[in-house]
Amino acid sequence: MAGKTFTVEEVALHNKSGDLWIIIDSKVYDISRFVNLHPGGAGVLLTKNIAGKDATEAFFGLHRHEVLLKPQYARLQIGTIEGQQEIVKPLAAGESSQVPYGEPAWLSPGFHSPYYNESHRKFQKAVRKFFEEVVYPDAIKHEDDGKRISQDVVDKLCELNIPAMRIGPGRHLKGRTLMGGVITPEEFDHFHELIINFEVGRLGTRSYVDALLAGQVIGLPPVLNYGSPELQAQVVPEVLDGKKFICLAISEAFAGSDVGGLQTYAERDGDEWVITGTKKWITNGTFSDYFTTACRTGDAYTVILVPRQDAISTKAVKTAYSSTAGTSYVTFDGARAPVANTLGKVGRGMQVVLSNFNHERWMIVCTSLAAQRRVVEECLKWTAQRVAFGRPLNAQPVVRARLANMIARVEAGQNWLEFVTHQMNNMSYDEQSDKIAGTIGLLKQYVTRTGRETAEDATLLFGGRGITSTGMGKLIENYHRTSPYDAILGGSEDVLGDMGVRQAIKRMPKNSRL
Ligand code: HEM
Repeated sequence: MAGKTFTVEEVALHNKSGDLWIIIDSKVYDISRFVNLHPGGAGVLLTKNIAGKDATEAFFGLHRHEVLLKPQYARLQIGTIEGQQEIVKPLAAGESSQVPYGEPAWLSPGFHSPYYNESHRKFQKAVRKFFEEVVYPDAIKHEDDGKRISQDVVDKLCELNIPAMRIGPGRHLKGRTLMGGVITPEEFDHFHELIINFEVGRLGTRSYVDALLAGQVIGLPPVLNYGSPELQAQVVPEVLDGKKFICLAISEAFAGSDVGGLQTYAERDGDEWVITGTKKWITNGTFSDYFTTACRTGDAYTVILVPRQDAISTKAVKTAYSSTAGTSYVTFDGARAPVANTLGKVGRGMQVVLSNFNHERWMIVCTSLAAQRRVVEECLKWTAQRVAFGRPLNAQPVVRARLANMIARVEAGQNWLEFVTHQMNNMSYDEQSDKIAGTIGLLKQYVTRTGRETAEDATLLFGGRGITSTGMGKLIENYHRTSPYDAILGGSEDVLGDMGVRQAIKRMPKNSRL
């Protein structure tokens, strides 16, 4: 039927209840029976400027294009208008957006970058395609129903070794086939990792961004960097292959960014640690099998890998985002772990905790910035297609001024992030800790603060739709509600900004004067 063609005049004859057609973007829809099921009501479809008419502008002012692609609505199409071509086309899986600033500049045709080469381009296409086809449907589903990431998605992620790549370059990639062989472990660098993080952030489902094994991204590195070879041989493969889940258990009701205030205690009992205390806001905790746990041991701190057992309970913490992230309150009630599960030296836990933070913060900057860019793209589209006071929203200087600020912020963040990523590619881990820990703190502060400004701007541009979790403004609503997470997780904004400045003060040359 969709192959049939009609004239505008023919469509115009079907303009009443029981016999109702409309045109949207050159396609003819028979909505005679749908009219009474229409979520926006029947009346709006029977008005004289819609019934039997070209309703393209009215439609795109009120719906996302994806509505027409849903099978239950796509089948309402009965043909096309003779001599007309469709204008609005969805991107094919893996394709980049053509909206200016909708993608980082390196993905825009004709732009150059010193940081990315052909292997990054190939890799990005493959990762985007996979995320759109496999991950996105799961993200939409579980952001809504609050259930954990589907095991079959975990299995597919692991088949491509995406969880392993999210830990960064290193020996854990040795012998693994990355993204079905699109690149080799030797080629893999922090820009490849950034690309994955960007696809994660672009999902626009903030809770699922964390459900997507964020606990592993921060909980496994201490095992890889500080665990004994035997412990690594046991734990790393089962985690990277999606058989077991791990989380990082540091923050407590007693201590968040102030890690020194922890009150979870570990005491020796022969060859075992006995752990007592509580942890709060532990991402993925509800479904984790291992807890990389910061404990107080005497006057110092020690990090211990504690396996799930009856003496551990995990309770979901209700926060502003959905429970798919598995945010939990964890109780250790005399839980036991072999002394061989100690990560790093006894009493040197602070070093383990701190060494983890740079990578975690950098990862949050990537996902946060990708979400922010997605919001900019949504706003550019929305303000072009939404007509108010007889003109598109973007005809108003006040709207353009908001867009200007949004674009400038995301571009500034992107350029700074790429510069930092380039340093990570060229510095040893110790050098990074020495030279760019403060910079990463400042960058995170900048990106999360500008993210909240952008959330505010976007909400004002979308109006009521910016506070509605379905339909046109769903991404804006999600971002506006959840952008504070980026400002808090991995060290809160103010603490990180302060750390960056303190490190700069420490490096001030003794002989510098005005
Ligand atoms: C094939 C044609 C159409 C389909 C399949 C359709 C479908 C939908 C759906 C699924 C919604 C729920 C919100 C969303 O998911 O975006 C909706 C809402 C709505 N629709 Fe339609 N619609 C169609 C045509 C139209 C047209 C031509 C108008 C023109 C007046 C219209 C006016 C509305 C209104 C006013 C709402 C409520 C929007 C809101 O709450 O923000 N619809 N429609």
